[in-house]
Amino acid sequence: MKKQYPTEVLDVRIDKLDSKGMGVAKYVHPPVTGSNGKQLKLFIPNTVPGDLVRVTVPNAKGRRKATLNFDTLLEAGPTRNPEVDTQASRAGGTPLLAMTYAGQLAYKESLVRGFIEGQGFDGQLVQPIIGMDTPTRYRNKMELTFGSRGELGMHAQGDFRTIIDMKDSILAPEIMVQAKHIVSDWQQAYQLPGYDKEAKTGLLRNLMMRYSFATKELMVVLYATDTSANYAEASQALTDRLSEQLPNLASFIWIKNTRIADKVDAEETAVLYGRDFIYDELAGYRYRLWPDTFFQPNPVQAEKMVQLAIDMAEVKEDMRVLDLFCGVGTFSLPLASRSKELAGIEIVEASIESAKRNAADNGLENTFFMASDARNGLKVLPEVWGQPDLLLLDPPRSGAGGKVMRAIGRFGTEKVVYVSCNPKTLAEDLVWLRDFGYALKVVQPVDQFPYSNHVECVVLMEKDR
Ligand SMILES: C[S@@+](CC[C@H](N)C(=O)[O-])C[C@H]1O[C@@H](n2cnc3c(N)ncnc32)[C@H](O)[C@@H]1O
Repeated sequence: MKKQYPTEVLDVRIDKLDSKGMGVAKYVHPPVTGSNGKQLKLFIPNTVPGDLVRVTVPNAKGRRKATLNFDTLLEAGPTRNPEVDTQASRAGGTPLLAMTYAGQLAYKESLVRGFIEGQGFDGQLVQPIIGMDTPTRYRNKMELTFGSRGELGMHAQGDFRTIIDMKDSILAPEIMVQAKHIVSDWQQAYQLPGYDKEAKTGLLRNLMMRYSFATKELMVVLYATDTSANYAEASQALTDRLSEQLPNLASFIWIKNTRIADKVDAEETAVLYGRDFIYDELAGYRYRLWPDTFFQPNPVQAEKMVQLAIDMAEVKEDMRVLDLFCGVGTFSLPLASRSKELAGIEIVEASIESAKRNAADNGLENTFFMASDARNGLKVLPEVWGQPDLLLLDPPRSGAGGKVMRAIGRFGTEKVVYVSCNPKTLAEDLVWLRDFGYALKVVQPVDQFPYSNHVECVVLMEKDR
């Protein structure tokens, strides 16, 4: 067995936040004769640069790295938010909760600049980040997990076994907090067990809530290991409680999911109240959202991103536009209404069906949507639709990758607008376009997710003449 060293209580200063929003501190043990002091790198949630914190580190000399919560805050760093109780902040989804909003914006902007410069681009092209005027209760969708001890909330940061019961959340609109408490009270009244991932027993798995700030419609979806029909009395009681106490309820759905994977999935769906979708609006267009529809989670910032993309694209009425990774058409519809024709490519068939319906609902007749992997879609597009004059892409966090970026480079449209939710993969992808003679013109960071470590960017690349 490996030698275990004693537990030590250390006072350490946070140097910086890593890209996950964790505070990073270094501790060097006092050197012993004949060798240098051992270095220990500590990752400490809910801290900000400059904080001096006391931590208890088991086996301190026997490890190079450790992720742990701090015991005491001894001195606050300059961007620490004085209004935040650090104990309460140990909830998932908000790794930057301990930081002032101005500090968060500066941190995110510097993350983007670091990745852009890291690939040899000019960091001065990174514009001041666009934040929110009111950076709270902005999410239009929340997904909570039931724990095995009656908790209902999000995972603690860096600890996927612990679920912190959500009393309130700075991210959730009040109506969602209300819905959460109705569900928790009901769970307690009917003594229904939360799902235990290790034992694979229990009934209730996830609670998804979706709210449209524009239409005020609320959707509540309960994921359980059995059907509502087998819990007729309890499910009727929850339907009554939700519909009586939440006049904005437009949809309540009970979905059976017995899959082992910790993933929100649907096997059998019962609509217990209202419709199976809600209406939402973004940038003046109407959308139908089903439980599994991906939709931009912060509509205030998403509208700004759509406008930025439109402005950068300088789309004209005679242009043919390609929206790659188009989802349900958040960027496609505004671009289609300003251009001659628009093609959208997206891998999820249900999203393409939604995109078609959304285009029709909004009276757009110049769209062509194709369910396909981006790479194959780009291959067949010239045959089935033709050549675009303008290209926008909005890939998932993993980025588009070299093969797709090279295919985009070969299309050779004068402009490429890249909407990104991960500055690291964004910077890597842009290198491919540079090799095709594109120059980076502007990188506009947008804070879509205050209190999280995520940052979005809208970027313009233009062909060098
Ligand atoms: C960040 S979302 C953007 C969606 C859309 N632009 C929007 O704003 O709603 C990325 C989209 O890429 C899709 N996607 C993921 N991998 C893909 C692939 N290999 N080919 C095509 N689409 C893919 C996802 O289903 C998702 O809808």
